[in-house]
Amino acid sequence: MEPVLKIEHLTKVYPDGTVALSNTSFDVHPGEFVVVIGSSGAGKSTLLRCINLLVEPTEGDVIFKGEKVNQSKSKQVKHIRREIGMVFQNFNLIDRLSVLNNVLHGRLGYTNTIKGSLGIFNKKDIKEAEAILERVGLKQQKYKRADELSGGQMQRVGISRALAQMPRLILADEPIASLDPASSKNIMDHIYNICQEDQLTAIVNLHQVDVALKYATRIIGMQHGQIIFDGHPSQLSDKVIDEIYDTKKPPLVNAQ
Ligand SMILES: Nc1ncnc2c1ncn2[C@@H]1O[C@H](COP(=O)(O)OP(=O)(O)OP(=O)(O)O)[C@@H](O)[C@H]1O
Repeated sequence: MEPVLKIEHLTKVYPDGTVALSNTSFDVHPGEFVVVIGSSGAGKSTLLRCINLLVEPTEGDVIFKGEKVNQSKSKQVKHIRREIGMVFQNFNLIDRLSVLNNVLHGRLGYTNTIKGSLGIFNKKDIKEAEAILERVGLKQQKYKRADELSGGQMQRVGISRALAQMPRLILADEPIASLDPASSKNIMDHIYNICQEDQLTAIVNLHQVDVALKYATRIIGMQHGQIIFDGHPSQLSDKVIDEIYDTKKPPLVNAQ
């Protein structure tokens, strides 16, 4: 099967000289649930941000469905980006907008720019957004302002907005870092189950090794901008964990 995503010799050097990613290469195949682990500053966020061009790589290529994302013209970038849904640690919702309108923002890549900026969406988009909210158990909250929700509910809106894009690939950057253990489990269950049901591919950055082991079909371990482990969760030995975190005590949360 052709990879859905190819990362080739990706390097990111920030303007201050920080080398966040160094000559990183790997392929992701359809249906994989890849969890990227590594200590703070390892380059996990930079990697995801390079994939959807929130950050411009210094060298190397990101190839999504056979197209070089980083060398595409702006119109193609819009088309590529709408198939890559992003879930953020701090949710990135628009507080003053309703839950439904936040989800509809996921349709902007498919909407005429003027209508989108005025918040005018067609009936089909609204029905689709409502169906997604029902899936994550938020249909009753659709007219609430986003800032009236709990953290776990906000993240379910973040997931719904990503799904409204009709993505092929979900990128989640520490989606549970701001949540309590019960909400964390709920959010990881939603992301994992939706990816299974819709046959989506996912790359999820996590700090918690036990959560990674529970959900991942493949784990990538990063250190200092480089991949130092790439394999099945069963291959992630204590020794490898020590190497990735440069410690004998990896961070844990309770993820029954
Ligand atoms: N805009 C920026 N300018 C300069 N350096 C940056 C910038 N963003 C990130 N960095 C640096 O790049 C390196 C990798 O950061 P990144 O956020 O990708 O790591 P991370 O593994 O996601 O860390 P965390 O788990 O803390 O989010 C770090 O040294 C960080 O300080």
